[in-house]
Amino acid sequence: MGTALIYDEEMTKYKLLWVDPACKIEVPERLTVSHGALVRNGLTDRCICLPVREAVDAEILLVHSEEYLEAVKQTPHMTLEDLKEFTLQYGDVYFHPNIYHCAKLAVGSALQLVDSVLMGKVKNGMALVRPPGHHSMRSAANGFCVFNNVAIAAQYAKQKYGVKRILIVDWDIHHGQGVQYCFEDDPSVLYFSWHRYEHQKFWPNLKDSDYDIVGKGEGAGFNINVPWNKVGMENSDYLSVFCHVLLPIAYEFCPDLVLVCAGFDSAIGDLEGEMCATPDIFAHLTYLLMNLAEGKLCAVLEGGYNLTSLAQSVCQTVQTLLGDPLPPLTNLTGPCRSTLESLQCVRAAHRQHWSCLRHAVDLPTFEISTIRIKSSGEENKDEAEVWEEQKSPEEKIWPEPPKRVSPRVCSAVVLPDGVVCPDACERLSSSEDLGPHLLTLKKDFLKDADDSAVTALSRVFSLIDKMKNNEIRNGLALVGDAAMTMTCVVQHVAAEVDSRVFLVCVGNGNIPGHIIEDGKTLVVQISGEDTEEQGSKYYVPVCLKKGCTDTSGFAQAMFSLLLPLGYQHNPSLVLLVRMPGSGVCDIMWQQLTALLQSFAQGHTLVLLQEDDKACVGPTASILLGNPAPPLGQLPASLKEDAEAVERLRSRLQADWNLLLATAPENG
Ligand SMILES: NCCCNCCCCCC(=O)CS
Ligand SMILES: [Zn+2]
Repeated sequence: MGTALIYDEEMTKYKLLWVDPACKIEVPERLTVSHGALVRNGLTDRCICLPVREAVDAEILLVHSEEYLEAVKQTPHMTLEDLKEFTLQYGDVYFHPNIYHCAKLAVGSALQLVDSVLMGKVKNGMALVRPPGHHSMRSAANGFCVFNNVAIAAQYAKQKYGVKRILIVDWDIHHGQGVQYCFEDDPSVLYFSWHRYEHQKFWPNLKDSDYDIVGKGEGAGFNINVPWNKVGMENSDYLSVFCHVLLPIAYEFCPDLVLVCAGFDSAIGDLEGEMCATPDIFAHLTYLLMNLAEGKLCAVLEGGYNLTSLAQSVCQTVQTLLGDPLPPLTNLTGPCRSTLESLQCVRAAHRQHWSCLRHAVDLPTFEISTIRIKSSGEENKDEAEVWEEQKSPEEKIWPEPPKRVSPRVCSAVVLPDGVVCPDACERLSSSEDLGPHLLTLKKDFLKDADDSAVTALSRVFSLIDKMKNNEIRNGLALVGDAAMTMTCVVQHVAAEVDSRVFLVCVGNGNIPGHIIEDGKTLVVQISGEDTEEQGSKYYVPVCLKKGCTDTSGFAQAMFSLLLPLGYQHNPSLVLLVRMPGSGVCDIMWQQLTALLQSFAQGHTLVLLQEDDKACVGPTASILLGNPAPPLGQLPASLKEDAEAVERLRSRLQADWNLLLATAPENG
């Protein structure tokens, strides 16, 4: 199934007709440059372009009042003076004779997207619309918004398809108060928004946007506000909030549909947001949401006013929806103090509502500052760098996002004879030239192994070479001895200069100490064995009391440990090993396999033990880019497991500060 793209140039045919400094940034070019960039990058050709349609009254009335709709209906016939007069009753928004028509198209686009995803015609999609929607309220236009496109889409999905739980993620830099008000007492819609707040000093200056506004009545806990109290937030800050707040709660909520208020004024260069996150962060934010709701994700454009970063961010988002490999995120320096403060406050406010936060250790909140938490070995910024940071936003410069090339072959497999090769995978042919490997293998790795083991290992090494040359994206091998193969692979890869391995070992089995000495290999082992005291900076043993069968504990370790560590290690290869008898359930395994594709541009090598051959199909499905099935609504994890994970995080966070989720007590 493909990716839908909805766009129509009719939505560019309205603009500001008078002088209003607050509104002049909302221009038609926002849509033309976004769509133009998609065309230029060959992305529109790869999407399923769906036609727009006008929303009908009944759909708009799912969220808005009749009097408001009737009032907006009058605007096409108004004179310029009437339009100005009409506009005065609302805030930071303007009207135009054609804006009602465009607002109906914007809603209709969102509904077309929901229809095509929920009817299974497409996997996911994006709607490029204006006017945006997330600020508009039941009876008021606001913040360039006329009708609340995404709020209407959520009500529509519930009413027409009986969708039980909907997650709305609003990564726009402004608080979508219109969405919040619409669902604040509705436990079937979980609304998450981060937004520039600066202690209520930033527009729309609402107390309702603060972290302690969690929803009302039945909806308590289903509204998450993450305030940014400083500008200049970077990729690390955004990732921290996803890892330590959004993803754990979203997985516990287990939505049937994900809607994104995809505003890009949260990207670097935008004068409204004044943030420093780069366009490629949206590739990752999109991907991290794609393993919820079995990939049913509808992204609808909201804000975004720097035409360069807007176009780049839209392309990054659509490329991920299409399944292209993710770009590496470099120099993640960890969250700043202000972010940690917000993280801590949000987690504390939601602790009573979400079991994933129940055992979280939260310290009292502290005064806010943006002193960046010293990551280990961070040299003091020199004069030039400090000056760079103090430049005003419009002079910000950032590198063009890297090209994201999909290899010709997605998944290659090494399987013993007699094991069927999964559809769409490519079997490494036995005639593969194994010569050069064999000799080194025999000498270095396998003194007394039999020929079949040597052949298998040489084929595994071929998989790695093909990933290095980007001939294949990922690989899967069914081997006689997973542990031995794992050790050989790590040694083989570590021998290369700029290689870094992220080894994720699921199940019991001892990891030979020498493979973690060089600092190039980071090992996370999730098992039921209590090996906590052997931990070090590069060896992270996660012990789950009930072993890997415990979905909640496993999931918590995935988000609050594995993801931050993986991002900060920034590996060139991910090695995922399923030890025999691990007990991990297939869906958890699939979710883990999917999540690990965030790293190393998807270069994941999965090792399975021969008697786990039933795993080959489910694993291959994920490696081929299919979404992982839902884990179901997650119960609370065991107290001792949660505490063990917290102990690990506090031991490791000095070295890996993406693990931080609370502001340290000292200054
Ligand atoms: N009244 C003082 C100036 C405040 N500027 C308001 C700008 C509204 C932004 C709305 C937006 O970007 C939607 S995503
Ligand atoms: Zn915005």
